[in-house]
Amino acid sequence: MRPDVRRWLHHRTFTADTWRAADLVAAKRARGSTVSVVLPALDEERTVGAIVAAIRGTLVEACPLVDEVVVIDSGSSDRTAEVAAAAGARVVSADAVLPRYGCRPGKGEALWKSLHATSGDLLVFVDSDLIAFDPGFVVGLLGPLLTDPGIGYVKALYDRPLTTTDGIVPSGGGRVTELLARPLLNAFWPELAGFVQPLSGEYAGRRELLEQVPFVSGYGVELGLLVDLVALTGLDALAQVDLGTRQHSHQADAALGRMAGQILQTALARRPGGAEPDRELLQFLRTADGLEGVSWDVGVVERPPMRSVRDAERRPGRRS
Ligand SMILES: O=c1ccn([C@@H]2O[C@H](COP(=O)(O)OP(=O)(O)O)[C@@H](O)[C@H]2O)c(=O)[nH]1
Ligand SMILES: O=C(O)[C@@H](COP(=O)(O)O)O[C@H]1O[C@H](CO)[C@@H](O)[C@H](O)[C@H]1O
Repeated sequence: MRPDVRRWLHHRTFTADTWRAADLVAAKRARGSTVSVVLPALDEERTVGAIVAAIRGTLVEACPLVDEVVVIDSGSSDRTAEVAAAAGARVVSADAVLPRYGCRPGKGEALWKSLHATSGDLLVFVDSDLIAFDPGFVVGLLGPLLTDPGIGYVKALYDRPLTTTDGIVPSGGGRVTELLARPLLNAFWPELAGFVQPLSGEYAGRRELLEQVPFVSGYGVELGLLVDLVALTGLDALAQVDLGTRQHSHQADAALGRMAGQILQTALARRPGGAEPDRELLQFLRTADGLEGVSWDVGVVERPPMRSVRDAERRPGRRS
C-alpha cells in the first residue's frame, strides 16, 4: 500500500459514533454554518418518504442540525414529489432550476442543480432509494466537516449487502465499484485508493468547494467529484466515515453496464491527452430471432462549476 494512502487511511477515516447530533448543533452554531440535505430522486415513491421523515423528525425538529431538506426530482413519473412533500421535504423539479442551461437527464444533473436550489454552507447528499435508513448517516457525514476546518469533503463507507431474489449476499453490493471504479481509481488516481466506497451515494461537502468543480450530468458524478476535488484541495481535505451497513434498491446488471459506461466516460475525460472516447455502448439481448444488439449513448456532459454560473448570472447586461 502506498505510504500516502496508508497515512490518509489512518488519519482521515472516521466512524459515525464519534459524534452526537447535539454536539454538532453547538459546533454548527459556533461557526454560524447552515446545513442542507439533498435527496436526488427519480421514481422513489416507495422509499423517499421514510428517509425524509427520519431526517426531519430527528435532525430538524428534535435536534436542529439540518436547516433544510430538499428532494430534487429528476422528472419522476410516480408519486415521489407528493410523498416527499407530505413527509416534509421541499421538492424541487430539476427541470425548473436554471432553465437557461437546459435539462440533461441523470443524477449528476440533479445534484448540480441542487447547488443552485439550496442555501446551506454544508451540503449532505443522500440517495432516495435507501432501505432502513438511519439519520445517523447525516450526523456521521457532518462530523468531520463541523469539527475540522481542514476537511472539505466526506464520503460514506459501509458494508453493502446485495438483495437478490434468492436472498441477501452480505457484501455483494457495489458491483460497479468493485468491477470498474476501484480498479480504475487504483490505476489512474492511486492516491484515491484508500476510499472504501468511492461511488457511495451518501457524501457531504463545503459549498465553497463544491461550487468550484464541474458536476458530471449522469452517474459519473461521484467519480468526477472525487477526482476533481482531490486535484483542487489535495488528499488531506478529503475524508471518509464508516456508517455501518447500507441497503438500497438495486438495478439490473444491464443498467449498471450503462452506469459503468458513464463512469468510464467521466474517467477518460480526466485522463489528459486521451482521445475523445466513443459515446456508444453496445449491449446484447437474446430474442426469439437471435441476438439483438442495443446501442446506448453513455456520453455525459460536464456541467460547469456553479461559481462560474453565479458570476455569469451577475454579469451586467445579462439578459434575464
Ligand atoms: O436520473 C436520475 C437517476 C437516479 N437518481 C437518483 O439517484 C440515486 C441513485 O440512483 P440509482 O438508485 O439509480 O443508482 P444505484 O443506487 O442503483 O447505483 C437514487 O436516489 C435515484 O433516485 C436521480 O435523481 N436521477
Ligand atoms: O457502487 C456501485 O457499484 C453502484 C451500484 O451498487 P449495487 O451494485 O446496486 O449495490 O451504486 C453506486 O454507484 C452510483 C454511481 O456512482 C451512485 O450514484 C449510487 O449512489 C451508488 O449507489
